[in-house]
Amino acid sequence: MFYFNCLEGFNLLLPDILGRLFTDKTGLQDRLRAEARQNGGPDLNFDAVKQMPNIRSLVWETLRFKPPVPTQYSRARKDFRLSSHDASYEIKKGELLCGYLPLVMRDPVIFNDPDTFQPDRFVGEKGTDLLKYLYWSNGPETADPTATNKQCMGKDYVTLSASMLVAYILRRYDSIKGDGSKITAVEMAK
Ligand code: HEM
Repeated sequence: MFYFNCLEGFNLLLPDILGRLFTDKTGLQDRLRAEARQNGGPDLNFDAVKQMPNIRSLVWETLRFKPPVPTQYSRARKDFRLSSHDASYEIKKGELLCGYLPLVMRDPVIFNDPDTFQPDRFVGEKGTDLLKYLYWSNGPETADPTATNKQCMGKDYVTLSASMLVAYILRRYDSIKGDGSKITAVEMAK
């Protein structure tokens, strides 16, 4: 599972992010390129991309829109009550539970216009507040993995590495055309 999610997770996530970036017709590439070149200083590293809120939001929105690992299973360790906005269930110890992230990540009570891809959804104070509902890693984006919560241990590396790749490409090229599977034209930065 460790190897599968690391490799396959990135295998699914990166083409999705790049596809969004390369096929966008709203000027997203130019906006993010300006951010990548103006923010973060000369060296690209995790601290530098933390100063690029729009690039980070693109990565988070891609994870929300299509979580690379959509289904998770677990057995209840104790009896407990599981509640949603409008229902509540008694869960017994030992019962098998399945979480289906694409449903959770399109919850209209939480996410405005959930079926629309909004690359700047997680920007600003309101956007950052939404991160507590972003569950691509088997737990909220705002929580840390522990020995008992089964949350993805690579979660911060995943979003920061993906942001770094996007920033690197945008610093290097003035224009990129293509889709998630191939690049058809590039213009080097002058
Ligand atoms: C896009 C890439 C990735 C995605 C989408 C992803 C997603 C996930 C998900 C959903 C789980 C929970 C699985 C379950 O309980 O059924 C998980 C667990 C885990 N992930 Fe990731 N992951 C990714 C990359 C990584 C990387 C790069 C690492 C390590 C550097 C990593 C390390 C782990 C470990 C160790 C667990 C098991 C945690 C536990 O059971 O206690 N993952 N990942």
